[in-house]
Amino acid sequence: MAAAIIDGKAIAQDIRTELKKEIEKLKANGVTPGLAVILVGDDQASHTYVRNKDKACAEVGIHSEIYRYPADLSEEVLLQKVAELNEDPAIHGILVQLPLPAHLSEDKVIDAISPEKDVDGFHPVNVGKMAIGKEAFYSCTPYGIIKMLERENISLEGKHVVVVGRSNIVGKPAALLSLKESATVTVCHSKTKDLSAFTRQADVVIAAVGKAKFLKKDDFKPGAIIIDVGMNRDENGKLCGDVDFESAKETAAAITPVPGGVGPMTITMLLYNTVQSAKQKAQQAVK
Ligand SMILES: Nc1nc(=O)c2c([nH]1)NC[C@@H]1CN(c3ccc(C(=O)N[C@@H](CCC(=O)O)C(=O)O)cc3)C=[N+]21
Repeated sequence: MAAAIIDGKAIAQDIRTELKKEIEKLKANGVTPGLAVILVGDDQASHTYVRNKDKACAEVGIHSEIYRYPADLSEEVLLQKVAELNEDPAIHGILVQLPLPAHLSEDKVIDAISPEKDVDGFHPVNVGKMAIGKEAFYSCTPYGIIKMLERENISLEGKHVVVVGRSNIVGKPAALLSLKESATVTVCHSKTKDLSAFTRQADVVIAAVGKAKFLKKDDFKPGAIIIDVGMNRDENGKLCGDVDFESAKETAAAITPVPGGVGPMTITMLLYNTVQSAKQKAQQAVK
């Protein structure tokens, strides 16, 4: 049987509609959620992503500020900007678009963001809280996957989730959040031997490899749920995921497309985290 195609774009839109209502309430109480985005250099894809984030903010009523800097920006000026935004009461979320030019330390910059405004969920304090199952800002892509499955009524409890990829922003947090949902979790990566022996056992595969159409139909168990985090270009320059969608959809139970799957959820969770941050701020003001 052909797979159900999980419509991430529609789920993302539903959540954005809910957020818009919440934001109206916050505004009526005198709080406008604010997001600051810092973009260094002229990477085309980064500029496109940042524009999309800006548009999404406007759509739901989040105040957004974008700071664009040339590629030769000094670390000192960047850290100074972060410090300023940490203190800015109109800003509830700070995002420094990655990757940064090589001369800037991503670790240093992420460490400089106040954990209370780290809506990307990249700061070690937020990662640590997530690892011990506490509330925190969770990395937007894996959190978006969890929310998407929740909306599709797919429970991870007792399921074998195989995560392919171990990056700090997708693979690792996807594994931790799956564990928090009571899945049995396996993490595979570039040094894994006989990868498909693992993916073929999976009830759910989360593919975050970064290689176009890397996983194919035979790498999955029939009836598996396939979550494709990839953002690649195929041989014709067309956007595609890490999974060969056309073949895999023949035997999967459910699969996310690229585009229109995980990507729109990522931006939605950024909006969501920003609203949570503003709500926390509003509550603190009442106390
Ligand atoms: N500090 C930081 N935080 C990030 O969250 C972050 C980042 N840096 N650097 C780059 C990656 C990439 N990323 C995407 C978000 C949405 C789509 C997305 O919406 N994709 C659409 C397609 C967009 C298109 O057509 O190009 C989709 O899948 O349907 C893609 C990629 C966030 N990132």
